[in-house]
Amino acid sequence: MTLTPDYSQWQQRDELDLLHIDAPFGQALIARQGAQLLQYQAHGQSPMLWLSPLSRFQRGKAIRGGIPLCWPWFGAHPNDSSLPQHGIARQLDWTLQQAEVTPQGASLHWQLQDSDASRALWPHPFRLELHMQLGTTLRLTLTMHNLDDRPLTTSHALHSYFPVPQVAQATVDGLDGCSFYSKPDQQSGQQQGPVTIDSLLDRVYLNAPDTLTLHRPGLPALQLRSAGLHSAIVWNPGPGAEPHIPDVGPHWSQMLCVENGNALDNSLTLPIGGSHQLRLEIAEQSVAC
Ligand SMILES: O=P(O)(O)OC[C@H]1O[C@@H](O)[C@H](O)[C@@H](O)[C@@H]1O
Repeated sequence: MTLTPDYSQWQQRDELDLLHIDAPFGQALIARQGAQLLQYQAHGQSPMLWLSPLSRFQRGKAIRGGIPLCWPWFGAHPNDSSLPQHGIARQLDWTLQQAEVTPQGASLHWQLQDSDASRALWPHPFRLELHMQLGTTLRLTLTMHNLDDRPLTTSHALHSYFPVPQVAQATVDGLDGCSFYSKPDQQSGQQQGPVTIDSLLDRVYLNAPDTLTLHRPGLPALQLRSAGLHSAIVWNPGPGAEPHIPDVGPHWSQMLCVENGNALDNSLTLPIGGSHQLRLEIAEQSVAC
């Protein structure tokens, strides 16, 4: 494993281990818990991800920002509400298997395998491999393996938080015509034109295209290109976040989640011994993916 001390170092923040990368190509902050990329800024670009200034760094508790990985279920567990929202992968420690950080970029291979901690919540053998490539663009590749002796049905998402100067002025392009399920009013609908956000918005779009664009006046647009991910989730908690989501609080208008996943009817079933690979690449629009 090549972790050049010149460019990277582990730090402790409250209860969690964070890997801080500071190299000529850019800066990043990654939590071992969840293999969660928390911050990323390529040289000469603006910060790509939003990390809440009110986020807590507690063992077993989700960190509010960056790109948490929701797996093996997205949202509430389908039939046991005592299980953690968005699955178990974001609250467990991953292993950094291999890492290379050079002046031009970083390549980090993380792995999560079932353990006593995972089986206490979800009694199934599995392996997840997450490859992070940091450079001018950001690329995440996740491979999930079903090691169980029965098929595994999973919903999941790369739950990206993006900074926006004013969420009311942000728009998401690419979902025109897609059908969606709106969680707050439990209604289905069909998107007309770009997605705009004027209050609480929490929608799962089905059969979403591979390319989405987040426009945010005052900051460069971001292009999200994905493979193997067929749902898009757009979430902003609106002003009601203040009492209910204390680690977002008054900052709700400065962030927007545009998540790529496989949820609801896009959930997928891995056969015994089966695998699925998915990829997400995020770039400022002036930079080719
Ligand atoms: O607070 P959490 O568990 O990180 O979830 C945040 C949000 O995540 C979104 O993906 C969901 O669609 C929302 O319903 C949810 O509120």
